Amino acid sequence: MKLAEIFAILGNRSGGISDLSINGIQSDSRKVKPGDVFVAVNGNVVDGHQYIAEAIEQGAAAVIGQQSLSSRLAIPYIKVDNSREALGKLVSHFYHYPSKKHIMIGITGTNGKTTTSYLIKHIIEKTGRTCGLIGTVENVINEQSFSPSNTTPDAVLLQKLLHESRDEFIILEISSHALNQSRTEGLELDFALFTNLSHDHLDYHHNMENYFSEKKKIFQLLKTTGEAVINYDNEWGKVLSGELTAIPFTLFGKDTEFEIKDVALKGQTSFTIHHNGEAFSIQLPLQGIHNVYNASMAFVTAYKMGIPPHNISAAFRSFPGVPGRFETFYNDKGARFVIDYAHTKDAFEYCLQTAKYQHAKNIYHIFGFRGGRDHTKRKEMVAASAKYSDGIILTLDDLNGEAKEDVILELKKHRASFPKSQVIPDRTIAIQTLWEAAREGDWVFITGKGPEEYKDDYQLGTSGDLDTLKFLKSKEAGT
Ligand SMILES: CC(=O)N[C@H]1[C@@H](OP(=O)(O)OP(=O)(O)OC[C@H]2O[C@@H](n3ccc(=O)[nH]c3=O)[C@H](O)[C@@H]2O)O[C@H](CO)[C@@H](O)[C@@H]1O[C@H](C)C(=O)N[C@@H](C)C(=O)N[C@H](CCC(=O)O)C(=O)O
Ligand SMILES: Nc1ncnc2c1ncn2[C@@H]1O[C@H](COP(=O)(O)OP(=O)(O)OP(=O)(O)O)[C@@H](O)[C@H]1O
Repeated sequence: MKLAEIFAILGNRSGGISDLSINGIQSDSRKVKPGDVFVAVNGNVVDGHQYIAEAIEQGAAAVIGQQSLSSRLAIPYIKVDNSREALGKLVSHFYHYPSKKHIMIGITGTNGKTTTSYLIKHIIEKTGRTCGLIGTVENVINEQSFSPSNTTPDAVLLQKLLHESRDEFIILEISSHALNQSRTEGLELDFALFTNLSHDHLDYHHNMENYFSEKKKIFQLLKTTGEAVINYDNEWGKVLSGELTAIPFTLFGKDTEFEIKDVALKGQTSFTIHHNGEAFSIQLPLQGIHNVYNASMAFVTAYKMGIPPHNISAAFRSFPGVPGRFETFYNDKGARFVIDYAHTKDAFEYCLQTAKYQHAKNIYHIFGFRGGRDHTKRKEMVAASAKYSDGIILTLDDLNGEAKEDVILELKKHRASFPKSQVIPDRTIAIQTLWEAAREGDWVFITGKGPEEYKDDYQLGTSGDLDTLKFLKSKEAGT
């Protein structure tokens, strides 16, 4: 790529050495290689403009930023209004707009993105076609899986993955942070899915209206032929359906063209979707009403793609589940241990209710609070758990910079509001305690992480293992 193309894309007429060749685009000075353009971004932690000198030392051919510099650089400097937007535009151009070559499904919402993504991927693959996945648990490109560092990667990695992918479809989880930080700039979607919105991430967005506004940006990414699918049973989904005027969308839920009926949650989950006078019956190897919504979203999206309903229903039956989402283990007395990624009030309610529907004898719940994140949701998480649980053990979660002693103190304060609770900071000991105590008919929920490892080793200190899933697998196997 020539520098002239960058000038053109950014609408900049600086001219000069515009026939200079560009090898790549980076927003992290540490990754700059000779001939790259370095895009300086005003970050949440540091200001990327501080690293311009380092980028030049590494061989940057040009720099893009949004600040006026006090001294002239030895290489071209292009000033833009918004570096993050410029970054996405340039990288997607650099990789020849890779989202155009795939059928792109973007999914946003507070909960259910990962589960719905796996469901859609499974349905598509059952038709014999290929589907990449970019999300919280893993990125899967050309059937190769690797660990992500964010739910939605930054623009540089995102466009690179899309470029490298030979998958016909790509399903991409899109977080509100990504939309706010223009990580999705330059991306084009065929389907934009909205699962739900509930209290989360207010440390970042401050209030629900801002959070909703960011989520809505997903619809600006739709191709001209693109369409949206919205969960109308969620209050924010209803608001959304009243606001979207310029794009085609399909609703599912009560009083819509895809109605969910006959929901049975005891034993095998089943329900029917009524559409155009037909009823499609679905058996789902997943538990909980939340998964009825996730499966309905997957059904409607697959239907809109033209996949025949009987193929969709058949695909559900062979769905293997999602790592760390309602994953179940049993102790030697027959008590059920469920590992789940729930970390919001809503998710707690959906999970714990499921045990009630299944006539759990006792429901026990082990959880903590993710440090450095939304504190305002903590009280309602405890209240939601207390509503359904016969016993709660509050433990530490990732500290993310919070002082361990402060968190323990806070856990003890919450403990006081629910007499049947205790604080055991070490998560291994908490799990171990219930592994020994729980009897047949009891359900024990361990929430906060799925296969994602805990960051601080004291949480699973006695096992030295940061992965709750592995820990439970070894307990179940008796090793
Ligand atoms: C608060 C937040 O969202 N931060 C994200 C953001 O970082 P940032 O742009 O603010 O970066 P920064 O660290 O301030 O640095 C600014 C710039 O300086 C550059 N830099 C920095 C150091 C250096 O030596 N040289 C250099 O050039 C950086 O590369 C960056 O371009 O952009 C980065 C790249 O996209 C993200 O990795 C990073 O995610 C952090 C790690 C994070 O924890 N984010 C969470 C809150 C998040 O995004 N979560 C959502 C999922 C939420 C959910 O639904 O559950 C997600 O999508 O992952
Ligand atoms: N449709 C839903 N509505 C409410 N809660 C849900 C829904 N689907 C899943 N959950 C709960 O939320 C947890 C996270 O689900 P999932 O990983 O599918 O969502 P996510 O949107 O990808 O989450 P995150 O953004 O935090 O990565 C699940 O483990 C479950 O407890």
